[in-house]
Order: sequence, then C-alpha cells, then structure tokens
Amino acid sequence: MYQIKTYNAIAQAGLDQFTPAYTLNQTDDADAYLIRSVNLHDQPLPKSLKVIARAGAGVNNVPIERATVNGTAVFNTPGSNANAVKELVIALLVISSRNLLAAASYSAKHTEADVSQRTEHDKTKFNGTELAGKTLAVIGLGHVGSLVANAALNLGMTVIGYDPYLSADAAWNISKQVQRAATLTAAVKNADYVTVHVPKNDDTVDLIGSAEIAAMPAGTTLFNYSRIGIVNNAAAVDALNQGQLRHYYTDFGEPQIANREDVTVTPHIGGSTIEAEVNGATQAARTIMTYLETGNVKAAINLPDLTVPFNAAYRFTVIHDNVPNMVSQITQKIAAANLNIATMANAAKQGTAYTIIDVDDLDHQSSQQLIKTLTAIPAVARVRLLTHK
Ligand SMILES: NC(=O)c1ccc[n+]([C@@H]2O[C@H](COP(=O)([O-])OP(=O)(O)OC[C@H]3O[C@@H](n4cnc5c(N)ncnc54)[C@H](O)[C@@H]3O)[C@@H](O)[C@H]2O)c1
Ligand SMILES: O=C(O)[C@H](O)COP(=O)(O)O
Repeated sequence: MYQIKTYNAIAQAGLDQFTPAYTLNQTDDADAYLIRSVNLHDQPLPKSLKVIARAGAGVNNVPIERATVNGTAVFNTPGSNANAVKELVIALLVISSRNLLAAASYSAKHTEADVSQRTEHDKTKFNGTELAGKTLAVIGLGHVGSLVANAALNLGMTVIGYDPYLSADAAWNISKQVQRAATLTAAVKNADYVTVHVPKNDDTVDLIGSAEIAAMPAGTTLFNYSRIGIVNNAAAVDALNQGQLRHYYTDFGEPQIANREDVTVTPHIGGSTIEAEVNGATQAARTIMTYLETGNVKAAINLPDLTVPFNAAYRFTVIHDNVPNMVSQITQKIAAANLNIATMANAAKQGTAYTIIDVDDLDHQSSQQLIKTLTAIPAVARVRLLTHK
C-alpha cells in the first residue's frame, strides 16, 4: 500500500485515478506528495518520500537539490494549465486595449435614470485601440508562450518571440509567422505589449528590470503571468510613474504594486480553471503511479529519462550521483548476491544518474540484505525494490 499526501486543492478527478493500492492521508511518512503551489522549501522531506508530483508548471516551490539528495524524484505536469494561462493573457490584452475594466464598471457609478442619457455622451471616455496591427513580444515560448504567441497572431498582431533555450519539441508548436529575436531587448524594442512566460530560476530573477523596460517604447503594457520576481516590481513602478509603462498586469501581488490604477493584480488565477486543475491532477496522479510501480522516468525535473519495459519478476532502481564507477559497484554487489541480471539500463542528467536492474529470482532475505548493501555504496541516494504485478 502506497501512502499519498496531498497539499493544496487537488481536483477530485485526479485523486480518483489512484487504484486501491494507494491511500490518501496526511501521514508524515508518505511515499508521494501530490502538490500545487505549497512552499516545500521550509519543510523537511521524509526519507519515505520517493516522489513529488507538482500538478502544474512551476517547481520553484520545491527544494529540487534537497529532493535529489533524499532520492526523491520530482515531476511537474508540463502544459496541463497552459491553455488556461493563454486564455487569461488574451483576455487581458483585450481588457487592456479597450479599457474594459473601467467601461464595464460604468453603470455601477450611475443611477438607472441617469445612465440612459449619459452613455452616449460618456462613451468617448472609453475609446480604445485594436489589437490587430499591434506588436506583442513574447518572452519564453514553451507551453504557455507558444499558445499565447499563436493566439495573438490569430488576432492580427505582429508577434516577436525570444527564447534562447527553446526545445525542438516546443519549436514545432510555434507558428512560422512568429518572428524570432536574438536578444530580449531586440524582442521588446517595438512592442506595444510584452508578456513573459519563463520559469523562475537564478537566471530569470529580474529578467525584466530597468534596462529591459527602458528598451521598450514609451507606453508599453507589460504582463507577468509567470512568477513573482521575474519582473522587477520596483523597476516596473518607476517606469509606470514615468509613463514608460502604460499598465502592468500580473498574477502576483506585492505591497509596492498595490492600490495603483495602472497596476492590475489578479490573485494567481492563471491556472485556476476546472479543466486545468483536472488535467494537472490527473497527469500528476498517473505520474506518481507509474514511477512508484515501475520506476520508469519520463520528463522528471531532477532525474534522467529512463524507461525499461518491466517484464522481469523484480526490479532494483538506484538513484545515485553521476560519478565514475557507480554501475560497476552496483553490478558487483548484485553478482556477489549470486543474482543474474535480466536487464540493466543507466542514464544521467547533470549531476544525477539513475540505474534500473531487473532480476528474475530473489528471496526476501537476500533482497533486504542487498538493498542495505546497495544503499551503503557512497553516492547512492536511494535504492528501491519493485515487484512485477
Ligand atoms: N500564473 C499561473 O497560474 C501560471 C500557470 C502556468 C504556468 N505559470 C508559469 O509560467 C511560466 C511558463 O510556464 P510554461 O508551462 O510555459 O513553462 P515551459 O517550461 O513550458 O516554458 C518556459 C520557456 O521559457 C524558456 N526560457 C527559459 N529561460 C529563458 C530566458 N532567460 N529567456 C527566455 N526564455 C527562457 C524555456 O526555454 C521554455 O521554452 C513558468 O514560470 C510557470 O511557473 C504560471
Ligand atoms: O505553475 C503553475 O502551474 C501555476 O502557477 C499554477 O499554480 P497553482 O497550481 O497553484 O494554481
């Protein structure tokens, strides 16, 4: 029986994926965490914890290095909420260009008798502009950015994209009409609107600061639906005060941007649709079950891809440092236990490696001893023994 601990509101459809081999409870000794935005940085990770699945995109709330040292695989659910963010950003582009927030609250400010006489007169106060023909710079063209870029093209906008790390898979999703910029400042220099869709990491903190905002035309509208800190809010406030930015829309509040007419803060709702929450929770639950039951890894944050059909009776999985002589040490211990290896595979990603070894014959006593012996190899973070179902 596997123990699953959940954090945040996880869609029931996702929880329903778990078979009777799984128990959902708030135990301190969980095998898996299924989470959304909970901050795990301040929490110890129990040794029992084999996998963390983040239903959603951002994993900056997960202590990745600590998880790796603990032998805990970390996954997210790429793309599960990308359409939700795309629709929100497109809605905000329309809201911004047509002054819709102010116009839509117009009637609330006038009495019923008054309003019919005044609407024709007052409509000139809400004159807008059209998106067609305007230029949108999209910074980061992954799951969200590519959808935003393509949708903006369909609205008749000129779209300039900047993503120096674009994967080949992501590139297939982007329309050829999206113009590629070589630098961030080149991307934004003619933009009416700039939207940022990058992960938060050491390289992207303050990605949009004073220099980048100064490179935009005066009166640009800026969107941050990625993470707090990717746009430097102090720089944004200065630029708003000087008219360099027309308006700033973000999903992440902070005191310095509160109570301003030229800042719209939505309460982190980018991925908050029923569909996105179901997608994310379902994908996360399935990822947990695949990893716990087969040890196979696809698109983990901290482990290499490694998928081996599980045909043998037993499987050892070993998470270890990516250093010389590990595979030979592991196989020597297995040979010393007088076991015949049916299949073996190994892969590495940066400093971490992962080894799968399948064997057909194993008795309980020698298996427990072998787990201890393998775990005692320096640089091994975790050994698991799986039984074929
Ligand atoms: N507001 C929300 O509720 C919400 C919902 C979903 C995603 N997000 C956030 O949006 C961001 C994008 O999510 P995604 O699913 O598209 O991620 P993704 O990993 O699919 O795409 C991110 C893209 O950014 C690119 N990138 C990385 N560093 C860059 C840099 N310095 N300059 C330009 N491009 C860079 C990558 O190459 C990648 O193509 C993440 O920060 C995620 O946490 C927020
Ligand atoms: O990274 C994400 O997927 C979004 O920020 C959504 O976060 P949430 O699951 O807490 O709504």
